[in-house]
Amino acid sequence: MIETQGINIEGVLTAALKQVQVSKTASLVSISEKINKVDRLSFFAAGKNLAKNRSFWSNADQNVCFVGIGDSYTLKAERHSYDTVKAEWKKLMERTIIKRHDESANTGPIAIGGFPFDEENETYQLWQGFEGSQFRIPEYMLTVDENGYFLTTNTWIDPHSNVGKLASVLHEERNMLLNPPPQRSEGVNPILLKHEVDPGEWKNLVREVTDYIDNHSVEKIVLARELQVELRKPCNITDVLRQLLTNQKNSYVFAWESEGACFIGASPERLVQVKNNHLLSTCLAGTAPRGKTTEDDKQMGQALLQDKKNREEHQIVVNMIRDAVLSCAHNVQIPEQPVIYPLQNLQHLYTPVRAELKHGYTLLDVVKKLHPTPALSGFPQNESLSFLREHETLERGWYGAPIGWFNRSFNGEFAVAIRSGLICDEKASLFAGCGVVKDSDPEMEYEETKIKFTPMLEALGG
Ligand SMILES: C=C(O[C@@H]1C=C(C(=O)O)C=C[C@H]1O)C(=O)O
Ligand SMILES: [Mg+2]
Repeated sequence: MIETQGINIEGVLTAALKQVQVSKTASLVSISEKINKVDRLSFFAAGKNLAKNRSFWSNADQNVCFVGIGDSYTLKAERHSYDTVKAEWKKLMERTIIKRHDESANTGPIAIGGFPFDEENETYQLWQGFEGSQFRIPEYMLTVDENGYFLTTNTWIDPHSNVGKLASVLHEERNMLLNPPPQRSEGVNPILLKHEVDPGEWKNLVREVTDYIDNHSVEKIVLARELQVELRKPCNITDVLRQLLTNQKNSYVFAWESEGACFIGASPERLVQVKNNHLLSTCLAGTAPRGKTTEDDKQMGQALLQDKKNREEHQIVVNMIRDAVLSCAHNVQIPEQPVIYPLQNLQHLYTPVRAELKHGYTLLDVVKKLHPTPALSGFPQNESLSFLREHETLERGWYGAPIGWFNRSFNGEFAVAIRSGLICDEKASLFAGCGVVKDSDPEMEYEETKIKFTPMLEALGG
C-alpha cells in the first residue's frame, strides 16, 4: 500500500474504480491534500521533466497561487466560448470524483486557461497552440494560499484501470515534484535584438482613430502594437516568472504553455473575481509614468488624477463596467473618484467595483458581459471591435483577453492579459496597447505603450 502524507492514493483509486465499474464510464478523480512547504518555482521547473504544458497563476496580492503541471483534461471552444466552457465544465464535474483532505477553497479540480481577445479572429500564425478558448485541469497542481501548501492530483480512471500501477506512477511523479532540486537563476539571457513592428504606421493609425472619433459615434478605441525580441539562448520561463514575481508588485503573474510556446505576463488589471457570490471587478485605464523622486512621483500621480484626457479614458471604462455589472448583480458599489494604482514602471487610474451576484449568474457569465471592456477594445464595444478587425494588423490572440481560473462551483478570478508576451524558444512577441480618445496625441500614446513593454522587457533580461 502506498501512503503519501496520510493519504492512501491506492485506496482512493480502488474506491473510485468500484464507482466507475458501476457507472461504466471513465471518471476524473481529483485528490487533494495538505503538503509541506515547497518552492513554487522549483515545482514549476521540475514539472518540465514530466509534462510539456505547465500553467502558472498568482493573484495580485500574491496570496493565491496555482502551479499546474501537465493536463489531465483540456476544455476547448472555438465559438460561443463562455457558454460552451460553462456547459462542458458542468458536464465534466458531474463525472468527477473528488477526494479532499484539506481545508483550502483553492484545491480540487480547477480549470486554468484563457479566452481569445476576439473570437471572430481566425488567423493563427503567431498563436499556434492558443486557438479559441482553452482551459486545462493540470495533472498535478500546487496551491499556495493563506492556509498553506496543497497538492491536487487529477487522474482518469476507467473500468479497466490497473489501480496498483496507476498509484505507483502517481506516487513516483508526486515525489519528484515535491522534492525538486533547488532552483537558481540561469543568469542573464541578453536580448540580442528588439524590433518594433511598424511604429510609424501605428502612429498614423492613432491619428486615424482620433479623426474617426470626431466623425463617428465612437468615444474610444484601444490600439495595440507588437515588439519582437530575440534572446541569445532559449528563454527559461522559470527565470522570467521569478523576475515578474519579484519586480511587478500589484500584478497578476501568469504563464500558460502550449505547443512549445508560452504566454506569460504580469497584469495589473483584474477583470472579475467571484467568491461565494461576492463580485469584484476593476476599472483600470489612464496612465502616467512613475516619477524619479518621491516628490516627482506624487506630483505625476496628482496630475494624472486631474488630467482631462486620462479621466475621460477612465470614465468610459467605469460607465461600461457599471452597466454590465448592474445587469447581473445587486448592491453595486463604485467610488465616485478613481485613485492611483502604482506599479513598478507606471501608474494608473483605478476604480474598484463591488457587488453581489444575482442568483443564476456565474463568474463566466460576468466575464462574457465584461469582455472586452473599453479598457481593451474601446467604446461602444461593437463599433470599436469592428474598427479593430478592419484596421489593426496585430494578431492579438490571448493578449488583452480574460486569463484566469475557476473551480467546480465557478468561484475564481480572471485578469486581463496585458503586459504580456508570447515566448517561443529564443523569440518573443511582446504586446502593449493604449486607449485612444479624441484628445490623444500619437507621440504620447506611442510613449505610453513603450513604457508598457518594460515589465516584460526587464523580465526577459533587457
Ligand atoms: C492596453 C493596455 O493597457 C490598458 C490601457 C490603459 C491606458 O490606455 O491608459 C491602461 C491600462 C489598461 O487598461 C496594455 O497595457 O497593453
Ligand atoms: Mg492611456
